[in-house]
Amino acid sequence: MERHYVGSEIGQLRTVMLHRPLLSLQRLTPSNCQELLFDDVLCVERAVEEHNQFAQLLRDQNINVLLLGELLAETLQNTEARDWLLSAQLSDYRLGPTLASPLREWLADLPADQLSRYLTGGLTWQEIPETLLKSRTISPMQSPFITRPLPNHLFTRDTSCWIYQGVSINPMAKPARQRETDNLRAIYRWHPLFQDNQYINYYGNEERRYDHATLEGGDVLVIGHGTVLIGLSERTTIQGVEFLATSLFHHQQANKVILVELPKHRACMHLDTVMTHLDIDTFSIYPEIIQADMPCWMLTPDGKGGIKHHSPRPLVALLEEALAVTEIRFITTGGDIFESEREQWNDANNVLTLRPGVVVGYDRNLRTNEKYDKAGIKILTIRGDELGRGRGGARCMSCPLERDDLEGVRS
Ligand SMILES: NC(=O)NCCC[C@H](N)C(=O)O
Repeated sequence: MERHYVGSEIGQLRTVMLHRPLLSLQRLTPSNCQELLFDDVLCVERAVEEHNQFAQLLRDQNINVLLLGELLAETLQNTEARDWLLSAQLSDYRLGPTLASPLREWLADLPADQLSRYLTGGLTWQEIPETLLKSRTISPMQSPFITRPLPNHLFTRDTSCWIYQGVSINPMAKPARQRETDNLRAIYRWHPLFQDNQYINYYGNEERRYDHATLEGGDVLVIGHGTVLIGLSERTTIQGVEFLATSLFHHQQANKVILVELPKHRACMHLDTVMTHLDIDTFSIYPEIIQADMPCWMLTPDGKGGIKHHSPRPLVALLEEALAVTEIRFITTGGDIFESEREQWNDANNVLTLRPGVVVGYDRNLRTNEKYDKAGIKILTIRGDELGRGRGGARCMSCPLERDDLEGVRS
């Protein structure tokens, strides 16, 4: 039986969820890409090739790769899941009852893989039968889309994140990503892979307005030994973190949450764009944003079902204590100030660790990759000239479902 458990950032990676994008990227244009959180349009064929190369590299390392689109199609075989998801994504309130109801009926009859494509890639007015439009006198065609594409499903890291024995299905901060959460809720509720499993759902699976209590997986680093490192970023708020921390403590899955305050801007939208864990005592950091002595907060259980906020202490001290190591090594982004700013923007810090000291990253980040190499970190490179335009690297594009803890990992 599959065991979904993520015990660390650096233990052997065993199962990971990726999303191979196609339709959503075909629909990215200069007029909509910024709103959809991409900095440019992509050469789709090359982006798909790059993604295939990434997935193949992981498979070659004996890592089990699950694809979100396939999981969603399998989930949609279940009528209850299909009805729930169609109501969530195409509600009467979104489209008006006259159109919404016949549209949902038409979609419900489609083959599951086609429906999965529309629910991730978006649905246009041109794709639906004309008879459906006749039911309504005025058609709301200001945009080509009935539902907009979700190109950021590519970054599976963010929408749901596994922390020890459970998962948080994240309420996303930006409107362009909020419908992703419904797709993930359906997968975790109805896909057979998650049915027989005992796993905890920490946060985000309720049908409510989460308001400011947003949280994204790129801000969550499961550094091990019951500690979670979380970035307070453009996307993850203290409100969201308080809910997650309370749940982690309640389920006895963590006993410490360390908080890193980040500037609220796009270049460092999540903690993992400026900091990742490479080996037991080694992190990559972008020094413009992360410094060893920066004061960080800590949350622990208060013994009464709530959380206790501690006074700030230097990041390095908190990490050394949490990881039980005498000295943390920080590998800073490579090159001069111009090169390092460019390489950070192109996700040099955002690498995916496969096992202690072995990471995957984009080949274009020459200066930083050289530094990893010199520091004894093995970097397996992939091309990412197209994928990187979405502003995410190998860590962002992967959601680990099964990874070893720090047991047996030595400094
Ligand atoms: N963990 C990450 O940093 N994910 C990258 C997300 C990029 C995406 N275009 C976004 O703006 O949400």
